[in-house]
Amino acid sequence: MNPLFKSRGIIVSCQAYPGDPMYDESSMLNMARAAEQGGAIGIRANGERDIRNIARNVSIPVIGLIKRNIPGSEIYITPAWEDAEAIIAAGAKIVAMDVTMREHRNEIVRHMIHNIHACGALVMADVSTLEEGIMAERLGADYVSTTLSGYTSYSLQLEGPDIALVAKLCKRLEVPVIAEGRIWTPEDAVKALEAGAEYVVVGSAITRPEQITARFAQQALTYLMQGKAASR
Ligand SMILES: CC(=O)N[C@H](C=O)[C@@H](O)[C@H](O)[C@H](O)COP(=O)(O)O
Repeated sequence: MNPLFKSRGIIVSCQAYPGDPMYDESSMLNMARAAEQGGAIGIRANGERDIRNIARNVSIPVIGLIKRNIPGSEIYITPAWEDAEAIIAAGAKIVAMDVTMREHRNEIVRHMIHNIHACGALVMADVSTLEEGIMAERLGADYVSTTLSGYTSYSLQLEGPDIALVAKLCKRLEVPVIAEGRIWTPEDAVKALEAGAEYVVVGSAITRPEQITARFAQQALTYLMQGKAASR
């Protein structure tokens, strides 16, 4: 087990974007504080401002990423070394980065991982398939996460979490596997742990109230429409 985290368990992804109601100085910090109070063993955060605020104010490890679009590239999670450098300077102990095979970036990724390690930080590789997980481990990643399953054109497009990918990665890899993406319920999280995940990242289900509300509203609307149809 990796000594950074105190045990296996839940990591809460606290992310909001410009334009979101929760995108201000304090909302994601308060989300992270609440997550720690609730028993999370780590936080995943996006952007220098939130990483810095959270790393200074919680005592559990922070996984940092910078989402940024580079013209002509599909890679948007920590695409370059300068992003990783900023993440580490902001206080993250782990850098999350895209390690998919969408573009021929092995040398860039190898170089980024080398430099991140040289700074004393660790790497969480966000992948979408088993092959990418194997490659990420070969390139030196310290953790492999299913974050991007369903978000590359060639990966499985599931409505729920990709538990089968978690199981396959756990069978093949030495490094800890993290389940991430569309974990909506505590039962989903337990399934991921049963499949062998060391850690489970939960994002939207905890920290995106607009999405949580939309799910309630949608289900209520469906029910009400069915009710109307039945009573006609
Ligand atoms: C695909 C992508 O860009 N995922 C991002 C990665 O940092 C976040 O937008 C997700 O919220 C995070 O992965 C947690 O997933 P979920 O919100 O489904 O629990």
